[in-house]
Amino acid sequence: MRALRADQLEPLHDTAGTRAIEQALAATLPPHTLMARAGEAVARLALAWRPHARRLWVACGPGNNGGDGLVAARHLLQAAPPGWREIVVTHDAHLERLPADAAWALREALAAGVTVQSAPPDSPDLVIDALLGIGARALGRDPLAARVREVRGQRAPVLCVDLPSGLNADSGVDCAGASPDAGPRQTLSLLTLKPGLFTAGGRDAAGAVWLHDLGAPPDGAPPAAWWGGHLPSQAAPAVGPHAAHKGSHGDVGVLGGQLPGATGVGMAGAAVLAARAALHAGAGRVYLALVGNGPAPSHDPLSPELMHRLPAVLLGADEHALPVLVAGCGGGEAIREWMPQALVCPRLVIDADGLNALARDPTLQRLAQRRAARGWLTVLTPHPLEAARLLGTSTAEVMADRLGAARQLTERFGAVTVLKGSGTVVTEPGGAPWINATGDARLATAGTGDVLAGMIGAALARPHEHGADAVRRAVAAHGALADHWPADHTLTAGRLVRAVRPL
Ligand SMILES: NC(=O)C1=CN([C@@H]2O[C@H](COP(=O)(O)OP(=O)(O)OC[C@H]3O[C@@H](n4cnc5c(N)ncnc54)[C@H](O)[C@@H]3O)[C@@H](O)[C@H]2O)[C@@H](O)CC1
Repeated sequence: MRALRADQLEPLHDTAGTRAIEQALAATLPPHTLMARAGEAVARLALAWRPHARRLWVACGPGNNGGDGLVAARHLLQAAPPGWREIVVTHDAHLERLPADAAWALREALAAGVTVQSAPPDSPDLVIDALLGIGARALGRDPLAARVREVRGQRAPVLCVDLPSGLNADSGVDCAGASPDAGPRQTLSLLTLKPGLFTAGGRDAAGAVWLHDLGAPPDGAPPAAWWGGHLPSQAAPAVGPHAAHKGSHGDVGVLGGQLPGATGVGMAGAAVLAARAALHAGAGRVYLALVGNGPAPSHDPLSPELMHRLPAVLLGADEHALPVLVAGCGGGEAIREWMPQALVCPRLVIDADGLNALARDPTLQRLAQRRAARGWLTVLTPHPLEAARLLGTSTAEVMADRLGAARQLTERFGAVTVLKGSGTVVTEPGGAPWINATGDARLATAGTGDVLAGMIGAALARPHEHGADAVRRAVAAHGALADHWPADHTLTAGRLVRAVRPL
């Protein structure tokens, strides 16, 4: 059993893959072995987390997740002198319909002196959520659904068995919804790690995640997705050869912002943030072109090393064309006219207004779709609404299947997709999705996406860099900035960009 670490890459298995691993493993073992191991591990983690808890509520459901809870209840009862610990077990189940493993767990628990009660205790010190695991369907209005919501709203610490009840293991859609008053959470994922723990509602519902593989071989089935890893090393980055020059670190162009011009709406800051982020992340030379009408600034006083260009000059196609372009951090409608030229850049990151232009214009979409066949790399960085526009669907549908939505965008455009949000998903052609392990709600503020786009640009500009790996590294490093943010400082995009380190 181990706690997960964001810097370690972990395979994720969806419900179908987990069930296949479970069946193959169970066939090699005496009956009930997996449940015995699972319940014992739950009890061990509960005692390690809350050793002094005296009043425990073990909330068991109708399936094998409930069976795990019953085994845990037996171990918890046996782990203390008689009377020292109060274990209240509730069991919301039709006993005649219990699966075989759960029926065995109930018999063993009753034989050991566990009693099943109809109501939970007042003010428990610890709750064990064993109501629903990977067999959960959408919650209705039945008594079990009410029980799930009761557990999920607890102020007491809750240890979730395998999954928080009501959380979809594959998508992270959380039927029960996180309660603002809820106390601390930990989840012991059994056999495999499930994608739903790490994206959409999963991170809020699950809290810290642990894994017990129940003895399954690590390569039991191909993973449905990956989580974590890809963080830049904490060590100072190598300086590179003495003979390096500014061109050795890669050039990045940033096209976007918007000069106020006739509309009176300026968004120059978005492109400036992206350009500064690219500089701080290690790009050698960063060129910035603001679109729209109006007098263009000649330089950025806070980053005088940024080189301002007119869009036509930046995108002027010749043999020295820019190797990496970040397009769409701001730009409004005005970016649209420049997108055909942007779409011939060999490594192109399309963000925000660039994505909106793409969503509205079938001609641009065709140009984007042809890029992969020419060996050019495209990176799309939508938030869920931008992804919905590109897919012609709704934000709710994107959120109902974030991995699937990112995969669809990748298939449609032959692009690496970065679907932002809690548990950012990165998909690439031919590879399993990856879910980022870093970042928190502090990043939900204006301009942080521009910083990310600039960091991705800098990562892609490094020579010999595999495109999708560079993207994942930038995404992980961006989230890690928030993870290490000083508690007494508000995270703003301007401060974030100053904290960006070489990738
Ligand atoms: N069989 C085994 O030996 C093992 C089982 N394990 C545990 O078993 C779990 C999977 O067990 P199950 O397949 O029985 O699934 P669950 O225990 O997650 O739930 C299935 C039961 O819940 C009911 N149900 C689901 N959603 C409902 C809803 N919204 N409203 C009302 N009733 C609902 C179903 O009708 C069924 O009775 C795993 O998550 C894990 O905790 C693991 O410990 C691995 C070993």
